[in-house]
Amino acid sequence: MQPKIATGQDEVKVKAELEALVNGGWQLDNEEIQLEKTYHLASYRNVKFLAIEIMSRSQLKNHHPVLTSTFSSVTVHWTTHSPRGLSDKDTFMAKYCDRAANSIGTVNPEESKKCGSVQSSQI
Ligand SMILES: C[C@H](O)[C@H](O)[C@H]1CNC2=NC(N)=NC(=O)C2=N1
Repeated sequence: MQPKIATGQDEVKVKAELEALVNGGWQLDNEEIQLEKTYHLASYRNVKFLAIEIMSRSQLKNHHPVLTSTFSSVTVHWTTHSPRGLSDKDTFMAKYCDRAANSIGTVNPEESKKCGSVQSSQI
């Protein structure tokens, strides 16, 4: 693992945090400059809760994710644009995403509902 750490960061600290995040299911992209994770959720209601939770915290932190949602999943990407690279803001927000997802509750991908098999009570 050779992640690109943003200039001015505590490299040892950020690299250690990245290693822990990767062990916890986060992935680095090919350039090793971006963190990515997909959470699978039991309902669209929980997709919405998790997205709102992440967006609210990122607004407070002024550090914004690329966030994609489906009927049963939320995918989050973190990187820092200036100075370019991974920073402690990315690791902070990635850890926050894990805490939020844990408190809402995630499911295995095969347990998540597919769009089309929805019951009205789950909308
Ligand atoms: C000026 C402002 O602080 C910056 O543009 C912020 C806003 N949100 C951001 N979000 C993310 N993910 N990376 C950044 O580098 C970043 N920069």
